[in-house]
Amino acid sequence: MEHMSAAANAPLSIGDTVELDVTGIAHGGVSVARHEGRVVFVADAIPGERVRARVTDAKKKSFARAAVVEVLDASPHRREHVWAEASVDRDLDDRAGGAEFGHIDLAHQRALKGEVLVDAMQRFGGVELAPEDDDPESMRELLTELVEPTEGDEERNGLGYRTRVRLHVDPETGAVGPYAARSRRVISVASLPLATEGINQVAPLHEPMPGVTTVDLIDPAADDPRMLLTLAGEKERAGAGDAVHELVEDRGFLVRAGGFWQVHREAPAVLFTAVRDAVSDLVADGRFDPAAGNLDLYGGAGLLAAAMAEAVGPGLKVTTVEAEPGATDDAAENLSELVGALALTSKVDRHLAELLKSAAPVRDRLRRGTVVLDPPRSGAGGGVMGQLIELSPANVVYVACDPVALARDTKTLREAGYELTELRAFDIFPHTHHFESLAVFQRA
Ligand SMILES: C[S@@+](CC[C@H](N)C(=O)[O-])C[C@H]1O[C@@H](n2cnc3c(N)ncnc32)[C@H](O)[C@@H]1O
Repeated sequence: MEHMSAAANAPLSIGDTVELDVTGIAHGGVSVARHEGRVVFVADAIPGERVRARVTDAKKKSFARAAVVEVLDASPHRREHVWAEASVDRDLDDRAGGAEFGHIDLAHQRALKGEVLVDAMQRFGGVELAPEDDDPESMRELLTELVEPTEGDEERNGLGYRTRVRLHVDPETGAVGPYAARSRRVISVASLPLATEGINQVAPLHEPMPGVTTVDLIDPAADDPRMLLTLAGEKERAGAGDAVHELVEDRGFLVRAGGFWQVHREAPAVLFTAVRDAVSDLVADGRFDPAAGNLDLYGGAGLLAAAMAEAVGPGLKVTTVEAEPGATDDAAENLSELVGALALTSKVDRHLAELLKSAAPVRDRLRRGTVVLDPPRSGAGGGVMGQLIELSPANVVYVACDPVALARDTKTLREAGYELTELRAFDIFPHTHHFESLAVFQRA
């Protein structure tokens, strides 16, 4: 059904179509426009474009949400969407989710992610990354270099990288596919262009799966691709506890099939190398004490503790802390050659609370230590950051998948006397708005 355009000055309602000048990028993969003073977050647009968009959410007074239905004046960075089923050519309710930057050229995707990081750091972290001279050319240079591309992605146009994909099953028809971009409706798709070839080979995109709720597809580096099914009424995924083998360069890692592992085939190596290099710099500056109370918080299967060990050597003492017992077992196995490594199952806040009760010599060892932390998307949060500050380690190496959460925690650390000494960002999620950051903080 076609809807009337919104009348001048009338509040926006769901279904209205409006013409918008898109001016900037926001966190979360949407662009920003204004309609009669009200902010409108627009999906499937690119800053600089003029678009016709349909309002999808108008509950809030301060802003509305919309999605592009027609591009009136296209950005030079606009490309045909890498996934036909997510394109603006489709009705907006029928667009597949999970590739919200797939209509933008790769280099510009990175520039937009850089802008989101610079903005988050300025607004929430109190850190000015933009060049002081206000020169648009220097700003452009900063933005194109801030978020580093991943090896091999340029050649493949950022496709074929996902080694983990979750699909859903339509409870009525049994059809298998991703959720739509803006709802939990299952969309039928012909292929999964962001996923590896192995995943595309096993994905049951054309076979109905009645009685199943989710289909997790994984393609480990050193094992065959496989499928984990969750049956209706059950929580456990069949096969989730099976061990699979991953490779990071030539180092093997054992991971539960259903456990956490970075999704881009190169991401474990990118983050391993970045943390190893950051720790190597601390070692070179005489700021790293191998025998101190070093921690790898939210440690998963021990990837980043192994990176610390590669920088420091076999004398490293480190404790990985992880909530999932299966992942802790994997970490214990993956770190078994490191005599000074201990893998613990605990929530991070509970473990830090225990550490804060320790006797003075233990507290002193922790103060001399380095904390690597890699929290889930929600960030470490105020509670854990408060505990960390009380623990007061010499260095904090923060790996973050959410720039705003990182920026907020940066503010907390800086106010407690830590200096931000390094910030890098990595495009390990091409064609989506996600990216990973690494920030190093040193106690003054
Ligand atoms: C982003 S992953 C990082 C894993 C690991 N560092 C890696 O690079 O593979 C976050 C990990 O934190 C764990 N986790 C989430 N919340 C937690 C909490 N409150 N305490 C401890 N671990 C938690 C998850 O199970 C997951 O393994």
